[in-house]
Amino acid sequence: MAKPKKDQVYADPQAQIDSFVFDERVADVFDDMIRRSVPGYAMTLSNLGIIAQHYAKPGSIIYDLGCSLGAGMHAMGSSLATSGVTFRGIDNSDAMLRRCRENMADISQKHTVELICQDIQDTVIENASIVALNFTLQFIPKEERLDLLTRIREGLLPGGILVLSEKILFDDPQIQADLTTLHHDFKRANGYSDLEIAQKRAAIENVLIPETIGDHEKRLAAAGFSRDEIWLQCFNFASFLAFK
Ligand SMILES: Nc1ncnc2c1ncn2[C@@H]1O[C@H](C[S@+](CC[C@H]([NH3+])C(=O)[O-])CC(=O)[O-])[C@@H](O)[C@H]1O
Ligand SMILES: O=C(O)C(=O)Cc1ccccc1
Repeated sequence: MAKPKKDQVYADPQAQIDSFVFDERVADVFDDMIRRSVPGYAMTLSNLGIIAQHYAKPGSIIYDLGCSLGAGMHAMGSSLATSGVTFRGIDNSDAMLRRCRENMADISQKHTVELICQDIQDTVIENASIVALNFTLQFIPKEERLDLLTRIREGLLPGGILVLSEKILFDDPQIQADLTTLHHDFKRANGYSDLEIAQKRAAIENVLIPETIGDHEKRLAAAGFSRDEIWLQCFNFASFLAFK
């Protein structure tokens, strides 16, 4: 990966705060932004490699829906010694995908890598052993989430899995308040100022729509997944494994 640049997108006190978008400015610093903003992100990535080793099937496709800079595919591709799988990364931000192509150059020597700029709601899911949907369902309108998960379940091979990582909400208002505070403490410990934290919070409001663990589990069952379990949680971020 190219050397990550420091995220200062929300550091300007004079800036007008518009709704968050995955534009050139965000794509340029995204690796730094997500690592300093999402508790457990590095651990999600490193364990994706372990998960890929277990569930990848020769001749199948591994999808990364909302692949951004390709960090998830890169972690999986580096962990898979043998070729024979195709990585298909989807993102609707051209700024992200151009950088993703560069980041995946080494993995492309070993595996087939296809990168497609499209809305993941239009992606045909087929012959899939693994679908990664990491921190991206939260940007899809709530009423369209079930349809996407259903199509993912249908496109998975028998024994296939979905890795779903999301920011989460809590039913209990006190727990919600406390874990939000801890998330902001995490950001502060990673060098973000109170201004940056407040401006980012305003920008993602109504753009990133989190739900509770219960909401996710109900929807995964409604989409036809036979079982699911949280395999990683850190403050208000969790990752589910859902089995076809
Ligand atoms: N409808 C959509 N269709 C396609 N792409 C979309 C859509 N909506 C948003 N995106 C894309 O989904 C990605 C979400 S980031 C994923 C991190 C990555 N998975 C990682 O593990 O590093 C998470 C975050 O920023 O919190 C961005 O690249 C968007 O362009
Ligand atoms: O920064 C936050 O508060 C988040 O919820 C995570 C995030 C990470 C990267 C882009 C948008 C949101």
